[in-house]
Amino acid sequence: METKTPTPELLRTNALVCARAERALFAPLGLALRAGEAVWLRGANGSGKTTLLRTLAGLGQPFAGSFHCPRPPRYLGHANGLKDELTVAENLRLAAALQGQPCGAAELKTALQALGLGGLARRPARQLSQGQRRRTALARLALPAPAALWLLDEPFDALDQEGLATLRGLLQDLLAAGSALLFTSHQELPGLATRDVQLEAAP
Ligand SMILES: Nc1ncnc2c1ncn2[C@@H]1O[C@H](COP(=O)(O)OP(=O)(O)OP(=O)(O)O)[C@@H](O)[C@H]1O
Repeated sequence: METKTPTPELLRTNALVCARAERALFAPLGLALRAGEAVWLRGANGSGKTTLLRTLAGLGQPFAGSFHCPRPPRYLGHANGLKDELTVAENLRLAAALQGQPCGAAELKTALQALGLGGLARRPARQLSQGQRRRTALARLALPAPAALWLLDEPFDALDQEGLATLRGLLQDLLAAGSALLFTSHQELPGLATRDVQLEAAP
């Protein structure tokens, strides 16, 4: 009889609570995410979605409870995290190096082209429009890297219809290759199958 290998779990939270200024932001959260899954993290404004993603990325400590990621997650924050003095290509090389996955010229070209940035490779980030900055940040999704949990804060912001279609393709490729996504968004991305998880107010 054929035995199916279980899909690896990339995140498990156990009664996890995050806080700001010693105030619990949401009720204890139990969440498990497996490879190939996309979870849309929902909650009212100020409910702690960004704080949760940052905590899972290692940029803050849980207030209560715990979580486990068997592989280091990757975080793409709302603020893009670009270095203004570096060019688009340099920003991507830096991101790849920080992910422990230096990329060669061919991989860099692929990532740039995937986001329509081929003509902007040598432009300093400070000279980019908001949409171009977002696409440069999102090009990290197209860099070579092992499958992992991606933590994405408002990834669909500042993108036109073409950008959204490109991003949908990239995300679908990542899921097919065994990554998982936990993202916040104010809008749905049609064509991306997601499971919703709601942050409930702290008791
Ligand atoms: N640096 C900070 N210091 C203190 N409090 C903060 C800080 N950043 C955010 N907060 C507060 O923490 C709470 C949660 O903020 P967070 O950004 O995590 O929520 P969110 O669900 O992502 O909100 P939104 O949907 O509006 O982006 C809010 O009440 C916010 O005012």
